[in-house]
Amino acid sequence: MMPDLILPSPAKLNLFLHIVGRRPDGYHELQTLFQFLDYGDELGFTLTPERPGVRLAEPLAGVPDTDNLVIRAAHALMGQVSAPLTGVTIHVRKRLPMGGGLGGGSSNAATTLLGLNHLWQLGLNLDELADLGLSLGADVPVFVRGHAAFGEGVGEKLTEAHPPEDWFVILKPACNINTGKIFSEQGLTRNTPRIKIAPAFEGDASRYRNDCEDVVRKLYPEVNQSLDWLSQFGPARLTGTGACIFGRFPTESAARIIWESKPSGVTGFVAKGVNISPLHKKLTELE
Ligand SMILES: C[C@](O)(CO)[C@H](O)COP(=O)(O)OP(=O)(O)OC[C@H]1O[C@@H](n2ccc(N)nc2=O)[C@H](O)[C@@H]1O
Ligand SMILES: Nc1ncnc2c1ncn2[C@@H]1O[C@H](COP(=O)(O)OP(=O)(O)OP(=O)(O)O)[C@@H](O)[C@H]1O
Repeated sequence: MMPDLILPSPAKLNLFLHIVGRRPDGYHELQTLFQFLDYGDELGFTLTPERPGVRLAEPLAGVPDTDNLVIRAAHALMGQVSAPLTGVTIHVRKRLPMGGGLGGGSSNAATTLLGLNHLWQLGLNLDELADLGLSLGADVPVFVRGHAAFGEGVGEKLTEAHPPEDWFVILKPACNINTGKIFSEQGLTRNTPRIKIAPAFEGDASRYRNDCEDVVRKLYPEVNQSLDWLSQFGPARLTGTGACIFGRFPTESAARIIWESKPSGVTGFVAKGVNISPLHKKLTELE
């Protein structure tokens, strides 16, 4: 059966990621530049008037349904309204590697918040949805707002940014990295000086870096090798706490040539960086 609504759930890149301090609760204060990719997961929403509640069409391998950010986002939204809501089955077409630093789970949560707000005609605004999203994860608000942004705090204080919409080769080295483990590493740089941004920040990411990269290179030889390989062709960097890395190219054909020559055993994809989220483009078309 055709879903009532199909929405993209794009990936993000951290074009740079600085750790500028640590909060009393142990969370790290960041300065980061988020940009979306025109590549990601897809969520299908099917209304089930005969069956109340929200459920997944099929479970995500290794993630109990109650922990799935799609279900957690739906429940967070349902907690905002007292009126009875039509039941929904949500189908997640997963393309993004989990725990890869591409924000797949956070993006799924944001797509669920915006998708159900639309389907149920709840009328919550982006500020309200971003606040709800922050309770699910630090990366959710940028996906809810849908514009490339300079992020501060844990990534929730957002200022719109306009980095160049380059092409990227994204590689997923064959290892999984736990975000919590990287943030608890002793050798992590935690005192990068804060940068000040001008109002129309474009984000010349090449001037900045990912502070997790040195630690991740030391702990994960697969990431180290992939970064060394990709750096031969242009600037290459880690996104989030990894494991994915990206190389930036001015054209699609330049990116594809490098992609075709990647070492065996490394997976990934080619995608364009976009400053307006594909989710928001689709929702605007529906209005
Ligand atoms: C690294 C980024 O992907 C950059 O966009 C995000 O900041 C990650 O944010 P997130 O997905 O909310 O991170 P989680 O997977 O919930 O974090 C796992 C653990 O990493 C540590 N953590 C995470 C984010 C942060 N700013 N400081 C931290 O110290 C915390 O111990 C946390 O319990
Ligand atoms: N719908 C979902 N999609 C992916 N992961 C999910 C989902 N729901 C819960 N999770 C859990 O969240 C964890 C992190 O997944 P995610 O894909 O967001 O990581 P990430 O790309 O490293 O994100 P970030 O850059 O925010 O750290 C997964 O390992 C998984 O256990």
